[in-house]
Amino acid sequence: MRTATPRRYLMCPPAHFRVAYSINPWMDPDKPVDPALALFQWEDLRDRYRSLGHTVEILDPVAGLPDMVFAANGATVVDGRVLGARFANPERADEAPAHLAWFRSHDGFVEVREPEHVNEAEGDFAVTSSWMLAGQGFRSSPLAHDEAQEFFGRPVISLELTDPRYYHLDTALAVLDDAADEIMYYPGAFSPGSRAVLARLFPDALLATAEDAVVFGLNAVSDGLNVVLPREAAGLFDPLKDRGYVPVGVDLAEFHKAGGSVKCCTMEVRPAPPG
Ligand SMILES: CN(C)C(=N)NCCC[C@H](N)C(=O)O
Repeated sequence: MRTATPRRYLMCPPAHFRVAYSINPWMDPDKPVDPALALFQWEDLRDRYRSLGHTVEILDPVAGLPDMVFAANGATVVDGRVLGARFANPERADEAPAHLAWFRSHDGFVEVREPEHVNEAEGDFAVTSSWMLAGQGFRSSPLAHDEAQEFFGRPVISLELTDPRYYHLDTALAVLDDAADEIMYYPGAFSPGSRAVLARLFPDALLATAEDAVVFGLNAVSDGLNVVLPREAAGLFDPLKDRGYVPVGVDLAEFHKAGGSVKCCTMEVRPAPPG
């Protein structure tokens, strides 16, 4: 029997969202975003979370930072400990201080740390109860994996991404049940060694097809029961239901033009353990 756990999410409205530059293969500045449609899709995602009983807090968008809507890249929060981001590309660098300022102006965090090494936060860090899974190859530095292990005191499993379309871990892997260490992933995005590591640690993982990966099906957010994912990833719906999850399809097509989807728009703020 699956159960949902209420979550705390941080999201950033797409007030300044557009494809102004190209830092991943999905981005083509000649294919413009429809701002009104993007806002409609983003508000629908926010409202879905709220209707599922989750808390959504809002980070103020900053003019000149068109990718800031992808809030999951701004910090990693585990056990109330906040590790900020350091972006690989200069176009996104100024998002990092905006996130740190938000955490420093809110109570309840054990420590808020500016990182030494390049890490794009939940873009490359996925959290289960036993592990932090960490992507490298395109954005986050392997040195950031050591930094995260030291900061969070959790074992970090380093995974190598090899396909530029899946430049962040969360475009190729999603945590379905963090408490039970259940994940889904697309094996084709990983090096042979990393595929072997995933198969060893997660022998029962749901494996996605190339068709579902390429429509951002792995860029999903789960509360342990409800799995919010792009509606185009239709091939994942039945396998998720067979495992007792409730797939919740949403339309974030405007954000796909920038190489992001559900998870990218959603940072999870994981609280300090009680006591
Ligand atoms: C999982 N997350 C957070 C993401 N994959 N984020 C999308 C970032 C998109 C942006 N244009 C970029 O290339 O950085």
